[in-house]
Amino acid sequence: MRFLKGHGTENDFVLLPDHDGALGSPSPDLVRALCDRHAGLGADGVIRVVRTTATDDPAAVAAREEAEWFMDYRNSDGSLSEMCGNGVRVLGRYLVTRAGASYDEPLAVATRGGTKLLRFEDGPDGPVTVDMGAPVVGGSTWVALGERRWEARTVSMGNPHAVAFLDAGETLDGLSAPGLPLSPPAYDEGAYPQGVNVELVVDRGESHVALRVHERGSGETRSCGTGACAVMVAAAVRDGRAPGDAPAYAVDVPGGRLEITWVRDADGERVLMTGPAVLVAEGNWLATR
Ligand SMILES: N[C@@H](CCC[C@H](N)C(=O)O)C(=O)O
Repeated sequence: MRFLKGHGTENDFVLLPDHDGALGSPSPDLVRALCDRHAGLGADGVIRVVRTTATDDPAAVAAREEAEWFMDYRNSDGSLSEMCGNGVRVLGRYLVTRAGASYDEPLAVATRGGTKLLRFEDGPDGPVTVDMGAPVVGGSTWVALGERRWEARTVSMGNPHAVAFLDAGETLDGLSAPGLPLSPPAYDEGAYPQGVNVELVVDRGESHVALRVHERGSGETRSCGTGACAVMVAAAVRDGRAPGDAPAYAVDVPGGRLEITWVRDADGERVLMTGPAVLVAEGNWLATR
């Protein structure tokens, strides 16, 4: 089975090219084996790249008129998610550099969270801007790590996020023992029966924030594109800004930086995220699972 490995701000993925659907949906066992960092390739998630006409996933079927390609995304524990903001840039990089898609016009990619438009800023190898669509800003909730509990803001980017701003004096490094990942945060399970991605945020300056993220289905990762968008929106709301009058925010993640804007124009309200996408390897998966 052919695979590629890539990352966006070090949120890493195994890509399975399955253009005509011959491979079919990877089983949860196969996804866990591919993502295993000791016995497999190691990744935060798996992306099957399939034409919308070659899968019966309802989201792909519904998008056939507007998108040739579907991002079939799974977390490293084998669970499905609606959207992956870093993953869709990496998938776009694959399509324009390895699968003949055009990079001089917007590229539509269908996801379970709606069709996303990708723009390639400086040719096929430059930064990628994704139109992430309109966020849904929800109410107040809470998240906790051990004894520490924060108020948080619910934001949906197609997938669910709970965004908490740390208090003055608290640091991202202080959230775990040195060198260790975040423990799974507690959250309101009644509010998020399917689980939630949790972002913990500090300010770095004017329109500049930094985060650590604990992803549903993958644990702590080095970046989360939808999470960075949710954080930007929550920060803009906190800062008294509305779509269309918010500046671009720099969102630092452990694996790099994403630039995010919340715009409102003739095409409506939406979040634009710009960041890198890198393919690092290609090969054949030999294990039987
Ligand atoms: N890392 C992704 C988000 C992947 C899905 C998430 N874990 C979920 O279950 O919703 C991103 O870059 O957005």
